[in-house]
Amino acid sequence: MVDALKKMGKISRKGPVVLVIMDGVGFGKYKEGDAVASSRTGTLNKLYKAYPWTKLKAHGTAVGLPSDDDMGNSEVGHNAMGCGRVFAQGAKLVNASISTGAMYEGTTWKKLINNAKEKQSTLHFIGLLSDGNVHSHIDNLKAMIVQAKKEGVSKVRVHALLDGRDVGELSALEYFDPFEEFLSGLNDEGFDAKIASGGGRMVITMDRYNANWNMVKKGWETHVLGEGRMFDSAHEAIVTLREESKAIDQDLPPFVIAKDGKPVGTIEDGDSVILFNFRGDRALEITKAFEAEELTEFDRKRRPDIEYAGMMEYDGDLHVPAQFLVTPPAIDKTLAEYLCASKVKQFSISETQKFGHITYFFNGNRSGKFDASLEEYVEILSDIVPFEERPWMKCAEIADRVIKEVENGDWDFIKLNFPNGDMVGHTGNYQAVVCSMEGLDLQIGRIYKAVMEAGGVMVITADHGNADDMFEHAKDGSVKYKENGDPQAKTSHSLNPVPCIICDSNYQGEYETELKSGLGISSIAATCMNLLDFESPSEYDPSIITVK
Ligand SMILES: O=C(O)[C@H](O)COP(=O)(O)O
Ligand SMILES: [Mn+2]
Ligand SMILES: [Mn+2]
Repeated sequence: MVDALKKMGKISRKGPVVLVIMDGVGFGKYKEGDAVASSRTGTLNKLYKAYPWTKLKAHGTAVGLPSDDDMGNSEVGHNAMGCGRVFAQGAKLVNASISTGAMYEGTTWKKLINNAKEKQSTLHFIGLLSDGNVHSHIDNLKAMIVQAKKEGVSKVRVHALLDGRDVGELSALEYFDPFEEFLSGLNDEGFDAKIASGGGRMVITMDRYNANWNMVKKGWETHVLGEGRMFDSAHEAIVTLREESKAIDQDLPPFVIAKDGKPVGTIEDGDSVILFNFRGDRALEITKAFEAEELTEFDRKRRPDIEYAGMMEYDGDLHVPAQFLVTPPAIDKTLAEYLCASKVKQFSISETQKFGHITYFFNGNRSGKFDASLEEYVEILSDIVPFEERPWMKCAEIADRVIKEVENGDWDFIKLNFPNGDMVGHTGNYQAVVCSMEGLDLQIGRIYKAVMEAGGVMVITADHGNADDMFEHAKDGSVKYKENGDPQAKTSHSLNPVPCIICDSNYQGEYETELKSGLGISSIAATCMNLLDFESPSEYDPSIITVK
């Protein structure tokens, strides 16, 4: 348990500090494709003129990723904002564990490998097949397969999800084709590795925050039971299903690879299974499907008796999964924990799609509260729809509730995540993103009014960019076009910086109006502490404000 924070005795506000996280809203680098800049955001424009603001780094090493070529993402972004400093993140830790060989010395790896060897059974890998480095990296998978062969495993089956969300929207074959070749190169009379099933990551297996368990059910049927449309190869499945459905990769229907009408890789008693995604939000449900004795969410029909391991521990509170390959970053001393120790009353809210971001990710990948008597978490249920069809999502409902809470005056610190910029940004639909940004801006205006009336402070920021970069650009900065002349949509996050605006209802000159520059989003935590009149702990990254 951390100590209570020290009071500064310098900043006193009647109302709460309200932290607004606009998920996926950054400052575009290119004019073309910047759906944030090209939206009518009357509120934000007004706030930029009236209040101090700065740009914060939200990608690469500033959020604990291996290099500055890595875009930011919600996990590392919320970890940084909620924990006040930067930890080496999953992408970096897994990479290191594999390249030093530490993973293969661990008990979990040895147990799964020995299980497959002793029982002459199959080693399965399930996960996202791309180099997005948000949930997984294909190089990790390849390295593990090579090692498994070296250690004497004879049969490997890969259940590969198409990405198209952290990488190009139609890039799957750039990963699948060379990967199939890679497997063929390894295969010999003693070793047999194949892709056994697959599908789009937004259709099967990778649901999060209990938004749509039907996705997990479909994933189970595809990977475990081998039920579904059958194809001779992943290449054939992808080409055919694309042609028929016109879907982009993340939405491609599921497929099962079969030979002579029989699936090549169902998951059976005695097998070993590794979920090779390192990020937790979209790994928890499929993990539960494998691990739970009783499952109420869907009928598994058959639950194989297997050795199951995740790439990482996905929930540090609940210790899920039971077995994992790499220990996650030891994120401690979070903002919420410090605020609880200091008796600060805190309210957190988002809709389902980002509910865990503002709670679980923000608290360093822990699902529980630090002090239930001081904290309330509210989830507004997300619609189960393609978000380009409802780009406003639940931003009005979130704002309604926040305004009510601000007016009631029960909380010292309120934090919320608006998913619009990100969830709609991932669809690649430019018009929908503009609509999402304009809807969001209206709601920020409503919250702003309530916070000013209550005499509070509103801090507006984001976890990484997305909506600010909606077109693919060539290295020389020019927009890439499709054959039909439309710009090529970019569905993934951007490498761009994000805003931090401090709207203070009652500024009395207690801090410099010029905000510090060159900082990253990890500085949000210390900033919120200062605005709540606390000194920030020495281990935290510096506050954006300089208190006089
Ligand atoms: O899981 C996802 O939707 C994407 O891979 C990353 O988006 P997020 O980091 O904003 O959740
Ligand atoms: Mn995000
Ligand atoms: Mn995203």
